[in-house]
Amino acid sequence: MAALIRALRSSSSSSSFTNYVIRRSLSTSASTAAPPLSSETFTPFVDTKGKHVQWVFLGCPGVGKGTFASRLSTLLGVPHIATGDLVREELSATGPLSKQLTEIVNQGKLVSDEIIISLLSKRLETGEAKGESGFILDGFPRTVRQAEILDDVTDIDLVVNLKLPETVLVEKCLGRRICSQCGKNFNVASINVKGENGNPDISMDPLLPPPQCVSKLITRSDDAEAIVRERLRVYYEKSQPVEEFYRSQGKLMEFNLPGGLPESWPKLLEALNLDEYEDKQSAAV
Ligand SMILES: Nc1ncnc2c1ncn2[C@@H]1O[C@H](COP(=O)(O)OP(=O)(O)O)[C@@H](O)[C@H]1O
Repeated sequence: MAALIRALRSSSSSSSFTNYVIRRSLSTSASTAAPPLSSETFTPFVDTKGKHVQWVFLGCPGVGKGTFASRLSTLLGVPHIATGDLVREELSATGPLSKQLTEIVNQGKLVSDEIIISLLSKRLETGEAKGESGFILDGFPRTVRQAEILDDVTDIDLVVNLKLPETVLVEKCLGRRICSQCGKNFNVASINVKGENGNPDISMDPLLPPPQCVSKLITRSDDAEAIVRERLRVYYEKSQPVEEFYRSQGKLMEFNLPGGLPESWPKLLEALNLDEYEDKQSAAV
């Protein structure tokens, strides 16, 4: 982990990314060929050298990256690192960086690679001090340049690309609520969208908060409709090419969400070959 942090830092320390210094030899694990995604050969949580998963979650705003990544991180015992959360923590501080970031986020634009990598390195450092190993990244990489930087400093085992139709994404963002105390995400939207072009209908029940959270719900300032649409546009322009980056490496697993959390979670576990693992974990508690 220390090597990954050093390499990430050196990648962002130069003002020009074209001459960043990446020392591959410092990376946390030796380079290996892209793992195939078949369930027979794909060992999902810890490899033979005891290395924990290093996964990335991709997907449009509102698709549920945070929800699924967070659940999997609990199941697999690795940290869920969401760069959007790191940015929001920075927004709630005071100072010039916070002001600059607020403006960018509220326009639905992306923060610079330098700032994101600096926030990510700091987060990895804090985690390392606590003995963390492995990760599930959510919201990073979001540009091909970020993906290249990450690729130069460590090996990603798997990239999960979550998908939902655009109408559902917008409704989900508008219905999203966060408990300002416990930080958990909820959704007040009741979604029923007819499937088009042979795709199945999608229904999602609201994910309502428990009574103790009800009076503490807040809406993200960038979940206003115009900003959501701009975030989607920016995703298609800047982040969708990242899907191709990983697809060409054979690391991308596409996952069309069949509905809300109760329908999607077991299907995702199955796709990840983790269903039996979850059964064993629940039996153990
Ligand atoms: N990897 C990143 N690169 C650039 N900007 C980022 C990155 N991750 C998060 N951000 C900024 O933080 C905001 C919120 O991120 P996130 O919570 O992941 O949003 P979303 O719901 O749009 O996926 C983004 O709109 C962007 O401004």
